[in-house]
Amino acid sequence: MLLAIDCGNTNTVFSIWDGTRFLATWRIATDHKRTADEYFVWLSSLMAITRTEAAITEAIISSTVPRVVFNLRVLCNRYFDCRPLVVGRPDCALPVAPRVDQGATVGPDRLVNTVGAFDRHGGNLIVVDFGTATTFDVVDDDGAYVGGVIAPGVNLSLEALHMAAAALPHVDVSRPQRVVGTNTVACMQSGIWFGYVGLVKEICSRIKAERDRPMKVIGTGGLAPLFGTTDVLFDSIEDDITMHGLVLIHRFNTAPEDA
Ligand SMILES: Nc1ncnc2c1ncn2[C@@H]1O[C@H](COP(=O)(O)OP(=O)(O)O)[C@@H](O)[C@H]1O
Ligand SMILES: CC(C)(COP(=O)(O)O)[C@@H](O)C(=O)NCCC(=O)O
Ligand SMILES: [K+]
Repeated sequence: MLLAIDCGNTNTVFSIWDGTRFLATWRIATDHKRTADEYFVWLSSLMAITRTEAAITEAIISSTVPRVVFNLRVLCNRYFDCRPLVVGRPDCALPVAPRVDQGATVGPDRLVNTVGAFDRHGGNLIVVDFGTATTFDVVDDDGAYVGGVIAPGVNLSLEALHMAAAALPHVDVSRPQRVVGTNTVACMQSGIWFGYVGLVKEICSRIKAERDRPMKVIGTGGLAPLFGTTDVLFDSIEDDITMHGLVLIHRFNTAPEDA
């Protein structure tokens, strides 16, 4: 069975793929100090609690935080007796090479999203991933990643307001009833919510105009459902695009004739 690991700047997601479906998905805060032994204790207790019977024999890692990769590799070597594929490393091939200035500097999560979304929807896509940062990944008609946009993440923006201004509290993201807030929290929520809705709409419309073709917009990442259900921003919302891409990249590297 395959262990697929998607490490973002905030959270690291582990999924177990049995060849046809995901048996389980678990999330832990990203912390570069976490050791391989700590990961294993956490993983094995979740497996026991949920009675997930999985003999892991293979692994693939995508990490936007280079420092965590060492301990994740040790986890795979020591406890699952396997050498993980690491997206972005030269020995991990992609179905279609990115066409950008420096392919090696693209966040591996963005390359994986491209592969996952192209498999489901074909070409000419914008994948909007609401993570620590909000990223827009542009997928060409042949499935190549051809660039995109990086904007500050929703929670990061809220946190920045709180950190920089003495009178602004910590608030959670939520959709306000009105644009005009009548108290501090409502004003902040309005700025973030409607600011973000505008940001997503404007960036997608400019990408479509620049590329002069119709494009589908796919929303993914922690906050996509929150935004996508109340405001029409996406043609589709899929929270498993990254995991799907990881499974495809693993298959492409181990059984290319099936990929
Ligand atoms: N349903 C939700 N409501 C509010 N915040 C959320 C929700 N889901 C995820 N988040 C937050 O969104 C941010 C991005 O999460 P995540 O997609 O895990 O980021 P990354 O991939 O960069 O680690 C985090 O701050 C996380 O706590
Ligand atoms: C833009 C990102 C920080 C997003 O990471 P995330 O929000 O998933 O933690 C990550 O994809 C990254 O570090 N990218 C490197 C620069 C680039 O993609 O061009
Ligand atoms: K992201």
